[in-house]
Amino acid sequence: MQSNGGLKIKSRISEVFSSIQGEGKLIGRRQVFVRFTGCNLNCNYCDTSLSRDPGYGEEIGIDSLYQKISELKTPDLHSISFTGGEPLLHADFIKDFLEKYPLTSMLETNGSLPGEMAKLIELVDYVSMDVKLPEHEAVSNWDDLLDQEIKSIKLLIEEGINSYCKVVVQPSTTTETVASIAARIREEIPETSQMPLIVQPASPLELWKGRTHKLLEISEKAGEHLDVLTIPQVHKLLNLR
Ligand SMILES: C[S@@+](CC[C@H](N)C(=O)[O-])C[C@H]1O[C@@H](n2cnc3c(N)ncnc32)[C@H](O)[C@@H]1O
Ligand SMILES: Nc1nc2[nH]cc(C(=O)O)c2c(=O)[nH]1
Ligand code: SF4
Ligand SMILES: [Mg+2]
Repeated sequence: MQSNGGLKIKSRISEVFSSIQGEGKLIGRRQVFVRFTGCNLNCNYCDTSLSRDPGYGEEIGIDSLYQKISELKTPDLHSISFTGGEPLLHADFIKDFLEKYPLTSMLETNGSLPGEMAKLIELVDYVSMDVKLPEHEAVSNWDDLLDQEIKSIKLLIEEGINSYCKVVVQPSTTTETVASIAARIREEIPETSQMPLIVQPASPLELWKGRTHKLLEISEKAGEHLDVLTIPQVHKLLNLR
């Protein structure tokens, strides 16, 4: 039974491609990426501006998406990564897809829509949840965005989803801002719970020439609260898509 009363819904998808996961804790895993169109945030560092245009890409149904994924299957395939743009804007489509095609999957999300994430919580296997900083100018009301992200983090922990947070930092990032967000996450989640924090240097990495000491500083301060890993976007170093 499809989640929308059986209507065959379609979603606008900007690209479906095979690559090696270049970010976060699944780095190195072969994935088929499904990049949805449209985003509800406007991060000033976003390297995927095309996909944020709501008209970009093509409208396809779950069966043709499965066909596209099948054509990209390789012996080393680990999972499907639903990304974007913002994939949670397409939660009903992803739910229908995974109910019909229960593939191992990962959600790469900005965590701003906990209600939409709840629709997928029984279906996805991994979640990478971005935490945005005020300096990213992603939204006008950053406090509310952080509240929504915290709700999403709590949901992930309650449901025992294999997940982590990710924060993009720039040489100009204030270390204290990252540390205070790490402290907020720590105090909001149950004492016994872990929620790793991936510190991801903004690309292009040339930005960091002579300034990588900042990454050590951020790691130390955020490390006072959460389990921190500092990892750049490896696919860009390897010139992979
Ligand atoms: C393009 S976003 C799409 C998924 C979701 N909207 C999000 O923000 O997580 C995928 C990932 O790319 C990261 N990203 C985008 N532009 C980046 C940049 N210039 N440098 C480093 N990471 C970047 C985002 O932080 C996010 O973790
Ligand atoms: N190789 C590769 N790894 C990625 N990890 C997250 C990506 C994204 O744009 O969501 C991405 C991407 O675009 N390419
Ligand atoms: S939420 Fe993700 S896709 Fe949207 S602008 Fe920010 S980084 Fe880009
Ligand atoms: Mg990308």
